[in-house]
Amino acid sequence: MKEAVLIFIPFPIIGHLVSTVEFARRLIRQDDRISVTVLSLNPPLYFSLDAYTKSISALEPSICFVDLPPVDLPSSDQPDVAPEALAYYYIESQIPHVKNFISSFPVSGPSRVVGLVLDFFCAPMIDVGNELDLPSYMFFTSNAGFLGLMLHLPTRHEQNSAEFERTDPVSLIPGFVSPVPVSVLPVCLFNKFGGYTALVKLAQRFKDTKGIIVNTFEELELNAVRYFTNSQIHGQNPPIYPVGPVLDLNGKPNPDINVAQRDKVIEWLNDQPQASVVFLCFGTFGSFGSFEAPQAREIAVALEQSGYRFLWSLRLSQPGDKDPSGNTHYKNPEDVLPEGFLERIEGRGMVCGWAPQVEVLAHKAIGGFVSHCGWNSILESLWFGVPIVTWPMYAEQQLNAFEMVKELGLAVEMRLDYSINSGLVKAEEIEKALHGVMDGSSEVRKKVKAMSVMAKKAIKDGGSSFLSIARFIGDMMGKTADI
Ligand SMILES: O=c1ccn([C@@H]2O[C@H](COP(=O)(O)OP(=O)(O)O[C@H]3O[C@H](CO)[C@@H](O)[C@H](O)[C@H]3O)[C@@H](O)[C@H]2O)c(=O)[nH]1
Repeated sequence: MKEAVLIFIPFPIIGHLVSTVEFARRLIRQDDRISVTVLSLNPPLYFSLDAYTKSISALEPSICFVDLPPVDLPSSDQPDVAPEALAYYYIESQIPHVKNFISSFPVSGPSRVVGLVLDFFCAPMIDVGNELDLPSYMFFTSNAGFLGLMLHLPTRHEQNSAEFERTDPVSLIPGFVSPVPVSVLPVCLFNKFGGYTALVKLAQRFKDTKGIIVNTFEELELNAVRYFTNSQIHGQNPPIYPVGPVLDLNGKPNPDINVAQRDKVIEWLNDQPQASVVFLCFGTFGSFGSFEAPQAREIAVALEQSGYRFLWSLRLSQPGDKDPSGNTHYKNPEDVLPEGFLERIEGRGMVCGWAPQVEVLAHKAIGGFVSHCGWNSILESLWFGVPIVTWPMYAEQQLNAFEMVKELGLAVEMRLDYSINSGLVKAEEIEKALHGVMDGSSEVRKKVKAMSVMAKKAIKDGGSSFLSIARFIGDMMGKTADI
């Protein structure tokens, strides 16, 4: 019988759910005393999570998914309210349901709950753990650099409780070697309508956890990881466990994907020469990852002028094709693309909706990736040794882009602060970055290839992330006296 039950509470968007569940799978594989129950929060927006969780349940009987009752997302009369603030209220509204559910589990006996593993957006649920005398751990779906910012926020807030201003000087963020320009901080930190407050309130809870598990690996973010290890020794933060890259390399994050469309993409790639195709894809978060028509046109012009082969995920709506947030953006490519574009690029380029990103990045035809710099996308590209051009759009993506380009030299810069600068990115600027990433002999490409090898080593038996999971298990089991 499994002895230790961990209750995982992921934040219900695909970019958070997949790595959280994958971490649970890895944990179980590494220690068969552990089983996992995942509480699925059910905001009405993200219907495709259900299909994903069903596919995992079938694969992994040691993970049990439990649906909490669906609750509407909070609404606000304030038009500029930050999505982070809405997320915060939503999570708070779920606390009573979570408490009811967890209270029904045995806390003694041969198979009992030994702790909670919370997404960072679910930090308010630490209170549930405290009330039930259960330790809370955090699974941080982003990187150690962003974690540094989060851990720094409460200190900065004590000195200055106002939102950040665009005119503020550079920030010294723990874990970063370079000073961080204010323009690459998450947009919500400038938001006067709840965004800043929500992030600070979340960050203030991080130190109440018994440990923070981070989807990164030591070899990638060496400075940040060393910084946290040292500051943990001085009691400044809980233990940090870099356990990544935690990726779903086999599954399909969107099981609703139209299979015929997937086949079309892969068959087209099969016909392209090695490392000749640039892939453009901007994440899962509905309308946040889409462009207005004028920007889409600049991209089209750049792709056409560059002469490169390309695969462009433009969120087109095809029969049977669903975006995970339920949004479809352009009904028809002709609505936004320059006249005659699709005919002119035929054979050389492909425009698709949802792309099977992992399979695409794994394909030998791919030579570069223009990405919104969501952390899963960055890890996937590093895994497959594909260099990135940074086009960050929302959330912490500007900071990710800054870290990749300036701190680590692992990406080519297009923009580091697109959403702040929000002027059009002109075709010439895009074309220049495409040349930068497709250059087969660039320093960035060499470094990315080397990092790909290190990523694979990190998760193997005896690798840094494998050992970090073992350390987490040891610390966690040690805290459950009679197991
Ligand atoms: O057409 C698509 C688009 C995306 N994906 C997959 O969806 C995931 C996207 O994840 P990510 O790159 O992290 O982007 P988001 O979904 O935007 O992720 C959210 O969560 C991340 C982890 O916390 C943050 O870094 C981001 O800023 C936040 O927007 C990846 O696994 C992709 O392979 C596809 O398979 N096909």
